[in-house]
Parts: sequence; structure tokens; C-alpha cells
Amino acid sequence: MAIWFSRSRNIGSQLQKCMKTREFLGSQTSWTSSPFQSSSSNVTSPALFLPNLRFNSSTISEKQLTSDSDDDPQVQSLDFPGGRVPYTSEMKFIWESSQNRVPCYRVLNDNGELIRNNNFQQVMSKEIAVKMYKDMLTLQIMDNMFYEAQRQGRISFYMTSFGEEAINIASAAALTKDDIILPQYREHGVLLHRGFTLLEFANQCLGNKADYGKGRQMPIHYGSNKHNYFNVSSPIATQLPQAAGVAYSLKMEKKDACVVTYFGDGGTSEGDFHAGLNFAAVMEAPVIFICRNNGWAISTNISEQFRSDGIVLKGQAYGIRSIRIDGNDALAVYNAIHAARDMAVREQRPILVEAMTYRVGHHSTSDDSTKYRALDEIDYWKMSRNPVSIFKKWIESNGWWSETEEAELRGNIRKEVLQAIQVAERTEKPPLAELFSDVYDHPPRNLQEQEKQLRETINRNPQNYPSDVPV
Ligand SMILES: Cc1ncc(C[n+]2csc(CCOP(=O)(O)OP(=O)(O)O)c2C)c(N)n1
Ligand SMILES: [K+]
Repeated sequence: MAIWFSRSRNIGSQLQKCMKTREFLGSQTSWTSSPFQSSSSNVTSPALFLPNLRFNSSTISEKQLTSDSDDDPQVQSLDFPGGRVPYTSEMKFIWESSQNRVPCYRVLNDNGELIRNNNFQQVMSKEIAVKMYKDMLTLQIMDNMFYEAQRQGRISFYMTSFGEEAINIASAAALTKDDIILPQYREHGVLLHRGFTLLEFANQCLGNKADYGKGRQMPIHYGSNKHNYFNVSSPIATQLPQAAGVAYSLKMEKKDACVVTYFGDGGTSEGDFHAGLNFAAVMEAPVIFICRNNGWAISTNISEQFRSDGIVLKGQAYGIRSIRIDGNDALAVYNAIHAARDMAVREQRPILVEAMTYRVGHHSTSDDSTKYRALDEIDYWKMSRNPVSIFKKWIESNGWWSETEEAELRGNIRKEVLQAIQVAERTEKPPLAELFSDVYDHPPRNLQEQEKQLRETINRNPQNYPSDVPV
């Protein structure tokens, strides 16, 4: 059973070991510095028997099926759609797990230093790096202040990205603005990086009339046509088959763009995960599936979620090129997504990225994660593996960032967030009629009746109706 994510005692003593290898689900994941490795397994090397996707339905002769003692290599294998399958007289089950876990690609160590023997070529300019850092810090401060606003009763609900800032911002930085995002709900940093303003975030969370959804959705359900960012929708994993479909449409239109979709480890237990991956693989759709494996789906630990070596191997099972990366190393995320995008668009294929990370905050404002996780586990990821601090150390060591700039930026962001919340609070709510608009050109009778009934109820009990929503 899980050692690393065990909710029981003595996690602190495991921490030292984790500096060199990551213990995840009871066995160790080692680090690698090459982004160009596909997932491995203990199955026969695929080189000879790669699926031939344009295989014609074959004519399998009786001889081929029966005479495996024949020396002719043609009859030592089964001619089958997808490529020849070798015969063997050894009855051998494929083991449920391999001894070695799929390694985790990283570039920086936890002190923000380039690891030795890495093949990282510095392609990241100062300009990109500084923007990434500023956005990571903005995301962190925004999350802090919106979270506090929820605690004060000013917003009804909120979700933070604490601990997952690098996945958010570094993946966004590696894409082009034409790439289409289908998020889960913990990726608002991607939208922030694309230029969605703090006021736009606040308008959505406050559900005022400037919100593009006209206040009909819960807070954090952002969406923006302008930023190629599909609406957040709460049901887990529905975005995955949708992403395959959107990517297939890009392919048909021969667009120079791909789809990027995000999901958590919990989402991989949904049927939609499997449908989405399989559809994308078979249709050769240019979509990057980014799984944020943060160890927990609310209170469900990954040891109760699946028994595989995480998610990365599931990509290979569907015929999708896949990689496992350190989600808390912004440089590794940037490099891997950059390479993934290039392959997705140029080679017209799906890619799966499993980013190992941790949700440092509670699942949402409706959760208390200390009820199911050990405090020192949270602390370790918050302090020693903090993606924002790791990246900050790297840009500082390049001479690209200083404490003076840090203090100034922090002060400015705080002021801007506060102002955004105040302005959004003062902005009028959408009028009641908007609850019934935008779906039908001519509202059907049942909707008209509902609106009439609602208005009658408000007239009878005006004290129960929020005074700031125009009737
Ligand atoms: C289909 C469906 N089932 C259950 C839920 C309730 N729910 C909301 S978030 C969540 C956990 C998801 O965890 P994960 O996919 O790992 O993402 P994370 O929150 O860790 O980023 C669940 C079960 C839901 N929204 N949709
Ligand atoms: K969804």
C-alpha cells in the first residue's frame, strides 16, 4: 500500500529519501533529464510489431494459424490487423507491474539548480521566464485573496491551484494562443497567462452582469471565447472526449493548432477518460492530455484510485505517446509541453503527459483536507517542493529577478486583486430575466411558466429574495 501518500504516521522520515527519488504508491520513481523518452514496460520491444494503422484486412491462411513449428518467419507470427503478432510456445502472462516505475523527467532540482547531466538547452528567454514567474506569483496571490474573500462570505465558493502553479503557467507558456484549452477546474492560471484580467476573474466569481456566463454558473466556472478557453464544467472528465472531438475538427480543417485538456488523477477512473484517449488515438487527433496527478481526488488517495504505475502507462495502452514529468519543475513542464505540442501538431497525434504534483490547498472551500492527509505531507510539498520558489531560485541565479522586483510586484498584485474584487462587488447583478434567456430563441411554454411562478413567489416573499438582483 502507499507509503508516500499514507495518511498514517512517520511521513517525515520518508521525506529525505524523496529528495532523490519520488516515492509514489509504495515504489520509487526515479528522475530522468530527457523529455524524449516514451513510457516503458516489460513487454517485448515494440519495434518489430508496431501497429500498422493502415493495415488491410488480411488473408490468414490455415497454414499460418496452425504450423507454428515451421521455421519460416512468416508463419512464426500471426498476420493480424494492426501488425504481425509473434507466436511463442512459452505461456507467459504480462505482469501487472514492472519492477521499475516509469521515470519522471525533470530539469531543476528542489533548490532551483539545473541538475547535472541534463540535456536542457537554454531555449527559454529572460522575457518568457520572467512573465512565467510573474504569472505564477499572481496566480498564488489571487488564489490567496479570493480564498479569503470566500471565507469572509463575499464569494460563495472557490478553488485554488496552490502547488500546481507550474503546471498551469509553464504549460500555457509553451503553447500558442490558437491552441484550444478544455480545462477541468484547477487551471485558471492558463487563462490568466492568456490575458484574462483579475477583474474578469472577479466578475465571474461574483456572478455580476459583467460575467460572460451572466451569473448562471458557480464561481470558478470561467470560460472565454477570446482566449480559446472552453467553459469549466464540473462533471469530472466530460472534457476529455470533447477534447478529442475538438482536436479532430482542427485536424479536418488543417489548422496549425492543437487542443490541450487537463484533468486530475481521479478523472482517470471515469469512462470518459478511456473514451477520450481511445478516440484521439484512433482518429490521430492533435490533442495533449495533461493529467495533474496530485495524489488525491478530494479524500480518495491514488492507492484507492488505481493499481497501475500512475497514468503514464495508460497512454501506451491506447497507443498514445506519453511522458511522466515533474509537475513542480516549471522548466520540465515547459520543455515537455513544448515538445508535446510540436509532435501533436506536426505529426497529427495525441500525446499524454502525466505531471506528478500535489494539491497543497484543500480540494475546495467545501473541504478540510487535514481530515484525511497528514500535516507533514502537506508541509513538505508546500515548503520543499514549492514550484513557485523553485522557479524563483532559478531566475534569480540567472540574474533575471531580484528581491526589490519581488516586493514591488507582490504589492502591486495585492492592490490589483483587492480593487478587482471591490469593483466586481459593486457591479450590478444580472436581472432575473437572464435566468431564462440565451438557450431558446422563443422560450418554450414550460420556461415561461417557470418565470411567471418565480416572479409570483418573489412578490409573495420579497424578504427571501436578494435585494441586489434586479427583478
Ligand atoms: C462525474 C463526477 N463525479 C463526481 C464529482 C464530484 N467531484 C468533484 S471534484 C472530484 C475529485 C476529482 O479529483 P481529481 O480528478 O483528481 O482532480 P483534483 O481535484 O485533484 O484536481 C469529485 C469526485 C463530479 N464533479 N463529477
Ligand atoms: K468536465
